[in-house]
Amino acid sequence: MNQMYGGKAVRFSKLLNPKSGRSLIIALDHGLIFGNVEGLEDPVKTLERAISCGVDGVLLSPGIAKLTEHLFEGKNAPARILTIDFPVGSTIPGRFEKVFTHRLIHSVEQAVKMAVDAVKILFPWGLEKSAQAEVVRVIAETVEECERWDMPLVVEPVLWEENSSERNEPDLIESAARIAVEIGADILKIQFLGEDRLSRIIHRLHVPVFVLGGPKSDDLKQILKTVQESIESGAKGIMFGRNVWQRENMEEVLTVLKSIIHDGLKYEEVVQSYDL
Ligand SMILES: O=C[C@H](O)COP(=O)(O)O
Repeated sequence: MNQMYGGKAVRFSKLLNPKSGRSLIIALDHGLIFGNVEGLEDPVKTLERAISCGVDGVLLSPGIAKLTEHLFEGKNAPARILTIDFPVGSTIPGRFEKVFTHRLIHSVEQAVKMAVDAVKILFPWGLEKSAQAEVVRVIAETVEECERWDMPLVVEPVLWEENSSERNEPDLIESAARIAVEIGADILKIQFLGEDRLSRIIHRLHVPVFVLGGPKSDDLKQILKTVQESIESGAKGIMFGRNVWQRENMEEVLTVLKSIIHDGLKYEEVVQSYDL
């Protein structure tokens, strides 16, 4: 299930673990939107820790990618996905929660020069007419640029409007995922929407799907169950941030995630082995 070919296919292959064909990707781009974030106060240090644990890929902002290029030399380095947009209006909780639109902050051409393996943009869905038109224009132009440069495009459908509770409406996320693929997304990054729905999305839309983590949960076992169910539903992997680096035992959590994603272990077995 991968319609990419040529340079896109080569780049996309770097995101996947060569043995399992799946992927553990760590998202470290939160500082771009939120500034200082608990657990990610020093993004370079956290990135180094993640790399030393053998993650398959990382999601970075342009500035941190530039600062850390030296960490990605050599054949054993993880892949990089570059976040190239900024959601305007969502930065300070309680003040600017309505996402009016988003802006590109980095070109696809420049991403090629940085030798990253994919670029990622948000797809804010459910906006008022002019904001939605602007978002669709930005995504469509990015699709075209990614075709021009053979760069895989990851699109993340989100429901970030005035009422943040809408963020978890599975029907709307499923529709937005469909629309993202119709516009030209090569890869989707979406919330876990339950096994049945996720499996349906993956099999109907024919693009690789990665599941995001969301805010840190106190229930690690539930998170691990979600990861197992995502993989069993056909997801290529996960792109997790806070549920990894906001935990004191980040290294142990990464080892456990690798067992579930790459070795197909059940979360109950892993939990017993690691006493989590
Ligand atoms: O880019 C950030 C993604 O949403 C993944 O991070 P998260 O697991 O903290 O939600």
